[in-house]
Amino acid sequence: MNYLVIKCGGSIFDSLPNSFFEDIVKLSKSNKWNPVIVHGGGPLINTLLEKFDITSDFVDGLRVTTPEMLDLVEMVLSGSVNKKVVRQIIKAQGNALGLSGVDGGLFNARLKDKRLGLVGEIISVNSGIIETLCMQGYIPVISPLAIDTNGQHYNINGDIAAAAMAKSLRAKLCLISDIPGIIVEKNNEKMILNKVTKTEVQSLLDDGTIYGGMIPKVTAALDGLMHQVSEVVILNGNQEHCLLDFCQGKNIGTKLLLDEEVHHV
Ligand SMILES: Nc1ncnc2c1ncn2[C@@H]1O[C@H](COP(=O)(O)OP(=O)(O)O)[C@@H](O)[C@H]1O
Ligand SMILES: CC(=O)N[C@@H](CCC(=O)OP(=O)(O)O)C(=O)O
Repeated sequence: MNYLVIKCGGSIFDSLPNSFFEDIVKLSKSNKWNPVIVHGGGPLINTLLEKFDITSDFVDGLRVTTPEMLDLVEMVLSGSVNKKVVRQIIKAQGNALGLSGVDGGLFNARLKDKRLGLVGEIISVNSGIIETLCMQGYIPVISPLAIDTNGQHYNINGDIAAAAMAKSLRAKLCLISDIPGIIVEKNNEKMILNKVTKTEVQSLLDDGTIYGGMIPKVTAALDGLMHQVSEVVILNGNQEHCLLDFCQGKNIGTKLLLDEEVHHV
């Protein structure tokens, strides 16, 4: 059995076709794959914060999180979004079980950087819980919160949480977003990179081609590849059957590679 960690970005969540969730259920019933979902919810957090007249800043794609914000972040991610994903899977005849990275100490974290407020850095993943759930036929649906041994909770970017889970399960990782992959401009034309290496990513970060929410995506993806994640791809969730295509080895989206892997593909 292979673990497949699927990160569903908040950017795409409301427009995902029903077939997306049906395909996740198909994979879980295939006896070949154990899908594990980690979701985001950035746009919905923004909407709730606006209702409370709270503005938030982002540093390299990470939300600077005050204690008052963290409660709202948790409400959105572990409440609304998590249960919405669980409902979609159940509607597609799957056995979904929602939990937060806080539950069972799933994501153990410490403060990442004081300047980011209550943003966590994951230091360990209690993935035995997830293995048990998968063995019992559940599709785990995880919201990206974390906790430390003092009971302090933290906000975690969804891509970073998904990569940490993929590392712990030695899984493949699909980052599902609202773009068909990494977009670059060549001769005044936009094109999607079919594959991209660590060195190429660094220069795209340096020249600003990769910005905002794409920054944690690529950095988490590369970190995963350096720590037992066998494959990472960025896919557009609106592309019908993107997950099945990926699992069948089709060349879609943007595949991230370590520099030394280039000669093998
Ligand atoms: N080079 C790039 N190619 C594609 N998207 C990029 C790039 N650089 C930045 N982005 C932005 O990253 C966004 C995806 O990140 P994010 O909004 O956090 O999505 P999600 O909620 O799916 O995690 C895209 O919608 C796009 O605006
Ligand atoms: C620390 C941090 O930035 N946390 C994110 C968590 C949600 C998230 O990552 O949502 P997307 O995957 O939709 O971007 C936030 O507060 O927006």
